[in-house]
Amino acid sequence: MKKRTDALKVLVVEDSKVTLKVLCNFLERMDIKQPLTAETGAAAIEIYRKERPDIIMLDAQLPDIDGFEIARQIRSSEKKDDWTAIIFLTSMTKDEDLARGIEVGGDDYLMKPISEVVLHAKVRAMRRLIEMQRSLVDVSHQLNAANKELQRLSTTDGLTGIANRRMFDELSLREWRRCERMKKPLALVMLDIDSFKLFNDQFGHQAGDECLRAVAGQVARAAPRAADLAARYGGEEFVLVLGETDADGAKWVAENVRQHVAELGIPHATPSRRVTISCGIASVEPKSGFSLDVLLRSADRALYQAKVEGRDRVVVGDYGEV
Ligand SMILES: Nc1nc2c(ncn2[C@@H]2O[C@H](COP(=O)(O)OP(=O)(O)OP(=O)(O)O)[C@@H](O)[C@H]2O)c(=O)[nH]1
Repeated sequence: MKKRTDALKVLVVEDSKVTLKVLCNFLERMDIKQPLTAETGAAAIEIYRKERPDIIMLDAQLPDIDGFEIARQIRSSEKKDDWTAIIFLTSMTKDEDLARGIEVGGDDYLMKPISEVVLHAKVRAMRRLIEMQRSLVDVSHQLNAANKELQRLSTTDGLTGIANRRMFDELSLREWRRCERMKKPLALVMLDIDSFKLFNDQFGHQAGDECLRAVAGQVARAAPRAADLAARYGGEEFVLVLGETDADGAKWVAENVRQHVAELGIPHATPSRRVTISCGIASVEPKSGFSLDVLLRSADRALYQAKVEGRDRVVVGDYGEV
């Protein structure tokens, strides 16, 4: 994209040296310093590529390539958000010729012999259009950036910075379908901080938030592959989506997270004297008649089992209706 600048860069393409000189004088009198000039179509295209002028005043009839073809080439080489105003210089009087200039990409035309007053008026009009176009491009860039940020905020958990439930809902379904196509198993690991209510009661909500962040960091570390996902499922509960992973693989991952969380050594009034997690696992090869919802409930049931069995452990459950 071109930089915003008050000084317009103008290229004048005209094979008559006299007309070229007159036009440059007209432009300099309206404070357009040293306009770029070209006397042939080939030179015009080369200067356009190098200098990307704001306005091109283009003679419709040149000795090598005609002005209409140059305009066509310029329009087809313009990148997104890029626009050069093209004003044809013409002595053609037929309406069809004038219309053709606009059709191939011209924005306006000046009739020869060129009047200084009309040229100044048209350049001023083009300046207004150029400024409008640039501010539209600016606004569209700002909108794009704001949209990206909104997208990030709507899919990220504000406290821990990892994916939120919404992202989990979307990506787990996508991964379920991908594994179905690949005929590979998909594993879910539900993870829950043990006796977290007690932790909050003892150390306060702020310390509870810190603890959630630290545990989230360990959960996120366990999902390094592009298809893996670590998300905060809600409250003090997290979930790992592990594509192309069977129950044994998921158990290995969950045991690792459990160990890493324990190694954080966050003090807690539990039998182990530190913060621990419980994990429930379920894995299945997605196929017709099976559902992600049932897989999720199976992992949740295994998590419940881990709590019942005494917490700080990993339980692998069977896929099936609860
Ligand atoms: N600090 C903090 N606490 C939260 C947040 N979300 C949920 N909690 C707390 O997490 C606790 C969850 O408690 P319970 O569901 O009773 O479970 P628990 O005490 O962890 O017991 P078990 O899961 O059976 O080991 C509640 O006290 C919630 O207030 C949060 O964002 N920040």
